Amino acid sequence: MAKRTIRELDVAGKRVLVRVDFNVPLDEAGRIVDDTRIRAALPTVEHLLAQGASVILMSHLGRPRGRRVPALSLAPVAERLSQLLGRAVGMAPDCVGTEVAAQAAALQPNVRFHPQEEQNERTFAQHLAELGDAYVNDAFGAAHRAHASTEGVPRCMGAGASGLLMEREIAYLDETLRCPQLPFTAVLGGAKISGKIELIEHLLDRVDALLIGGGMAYTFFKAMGLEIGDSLLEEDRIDTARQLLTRVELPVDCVVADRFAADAQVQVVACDAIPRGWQGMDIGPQTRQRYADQIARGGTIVWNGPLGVCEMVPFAQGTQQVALALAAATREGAVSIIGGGDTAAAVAQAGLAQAMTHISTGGGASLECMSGRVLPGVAVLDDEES
Ligand SMILES: Nc1ncnc2c1ncn2[C@@H]1O[C@H](COP(=O)(O)OP(=O)(O)O)[C@@H](O)[C@H]1O
Ligand SMILES: O=C(OP(=O)(O)O)[C@H](O)COP(=O)(O)O
Repeated sequence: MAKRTIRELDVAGKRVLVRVDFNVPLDEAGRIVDDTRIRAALPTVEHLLAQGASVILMSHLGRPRGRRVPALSLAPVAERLSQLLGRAVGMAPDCVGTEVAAQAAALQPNVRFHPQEEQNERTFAQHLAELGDAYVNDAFGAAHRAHASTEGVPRCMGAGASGLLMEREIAYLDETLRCPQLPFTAVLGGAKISGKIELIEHLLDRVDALLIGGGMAYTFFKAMGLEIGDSLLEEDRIDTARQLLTRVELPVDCVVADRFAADAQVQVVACDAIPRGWQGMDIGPQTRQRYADQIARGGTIVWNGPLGVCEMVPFAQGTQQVALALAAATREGAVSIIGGGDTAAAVAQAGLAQAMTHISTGGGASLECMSGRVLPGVAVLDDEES
């Protein structure tokens, strides 16, 4: 269901309380390593400011467990946001209370410094709600959390609109997957089946092909009765894998290593010939070609999870080639949708981020959305007027 967006709000002269997901990675010195999520919120903030609104932003950063953790202050984020907006961004003294001034653009401290945030405590939500005349949620990455700033506040206010990032994420991860341009292909990798059962089952009813790679492939091979050496195995998922065997496409060859290390000995073997003592680290060249051919058929391609241990250069080729195939298909008119933090990072590292139709800013949220779940932070927003 499409949601009412900030384009339909009259915000001139109003205080707009915006939940953003500024949960960005920081290095040991507290510097921002990747500002993608800050940049992704700019269209919404700029739109509201241009319409004459006072913008109060709220976000979490990390998991401070309800305590004030100085290392998880949003101060570096306020600084980066200020650089990107080209205007001052104030830092409010607290999330709630009379001192929180509605400035032209102000960022509150980490909402998770208050335990009531994650408890979705009603009074806390009410206090947050009092800060704004209108509520906007642009924090897609946190929309799977029913917390005060994502669910409680719009419930208290009885209204909430989606920001422009939220609109785009819902459009691709929900609406496009409901009515995809055909053929519809899913590429699933990553370490484990366990976190992705719901996604696999939801997609299987809809896709023309579901291509499996990554560590999860080896539990499928085990279910086929194959030797998998020391490859990643989820014993408790063998039965599930067995039930899905005939409905998914599995690698035909793989890159194996004699230990889990970038400088390990490496060989390419057929998937039914993994030697004892070796472990599967990437899809092999034949599989890469097959998967690239399927992707080249166009339509809609959704991708979640690296095809191999892509953090290590010798095992990154499967992931890179799938990324290249997706970029080429997108140039030819296919719709490519990418979800998952590691997958998005791999695409960015390959320099292909601009070549995809949509890369989600959410990890857990994108997985849940693509699995057909209604996210609590989305459900509570107003529906688009028809
Ligand atoms: N064959 C494999 N063996 C072990 N780990 C793997 C293998 N293939 C991929 N992985 C790991 O899967 C992880 C990413 O999986 P996942 O968290 O599901 O991705 P995403 O963050 O995109 O959702 C990476 O750390 C990668 O090293
Ligand atoms: O980074 C986030 O999630 P993600 O790592 O699943 O993308 C969101 O900000 C949610 O954070 P949380 O998982 O601590 O609730």
